[in-house]
Amino acid sequence: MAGDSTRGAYRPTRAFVHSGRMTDDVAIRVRGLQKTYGDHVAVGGLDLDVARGECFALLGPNGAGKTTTVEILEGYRPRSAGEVTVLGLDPRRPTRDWRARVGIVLQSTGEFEALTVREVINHFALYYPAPRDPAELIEAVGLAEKATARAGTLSGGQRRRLDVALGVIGRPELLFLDEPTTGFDPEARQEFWDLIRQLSAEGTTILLTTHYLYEAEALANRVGVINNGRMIEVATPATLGGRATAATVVSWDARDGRQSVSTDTPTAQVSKLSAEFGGEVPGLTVARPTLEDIYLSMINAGKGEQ
Ligand SMILES: Nc1ncnc2c1ncn2[C@@H]1O[C@H](COP(=O)(O)OP(=O)(O)OP(=O)(O)O)[C@@H](O)[C@H]1O
Repeated sequence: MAGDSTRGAYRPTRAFVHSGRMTDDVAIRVRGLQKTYGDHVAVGGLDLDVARGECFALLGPNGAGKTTTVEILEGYRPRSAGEVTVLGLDPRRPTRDWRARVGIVLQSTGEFEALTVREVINHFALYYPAPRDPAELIEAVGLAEKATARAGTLSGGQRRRLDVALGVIGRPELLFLDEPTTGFDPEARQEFWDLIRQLSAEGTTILLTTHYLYEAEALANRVGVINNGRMIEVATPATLGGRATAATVVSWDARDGRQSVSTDTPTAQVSKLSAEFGGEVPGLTVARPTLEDIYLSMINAGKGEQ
């Protein structure tokens, strides 16, 4: 992160009226986005469309340009070229009303250490015209037992839950989540996913960046893979990189050791094996490539082209 972004210093401002909302079904539209730092091209002509109500995950290796892109969309980083529209407005010229409609979960706020969880949430609620109920929100993010604990005493995962609560307290139409579950234990992650699914079901548009492929699969309607500042592919998690039609690997324990075949007709293969073994096939597994397998092959193919 860091760089010329100023979003860490962001404070929501008071008194917004939800007037003049766009009614079109596009939440984010990006064409030919470019961002250069001196000679370095961080984002090199990126296109992106996110529909209203969609949960979209941006994937890509370290340094691919995800945070740069997201911060441009949030209005916290200037772009070098390209067209960007977010909730009907160019984020280069954000208005108060627009800011109130956009929720941001920062990688970590690290402020308000001396205030309790309840005090921080109550305080932030004052900035919005129709905030969520603070007590309900504390419950929803799993911080009920920590409501009276000072923010500075929270664990990493608990701190993240507080960050998420602050990002959604104003009932944003569009929520940016930058690596939201880093540091969460598995149970906290599941609870967080439930919260995100609930926000999604309520119609909140979500743009998520994550390095956890299973998180993208669990939450996103579509994923976009960025590499070297370019969008390589946008697809559903099930179809990315030809995943839906990729060969399936059937493996089993033969008399002379473990055997595997890669096949487009796994059912026929299993029937054949079943006939050969006269019923149960020992040690049978049937595996399609995971989203991570597909993602890694896309990124590695990109390395070969450089
Ligand atoms: N302020 C800056 N000055 C110079 N180069 C920068 C600056 N900010 C980012 N970069 C470079 O731009 C590229 C994209 O960085 P960015 O933070 O957008 O990547 P990312 O995909 O979010 O990576 P990560 O997964 O590690 O968070 C990197 O090569 C990074 O070093």
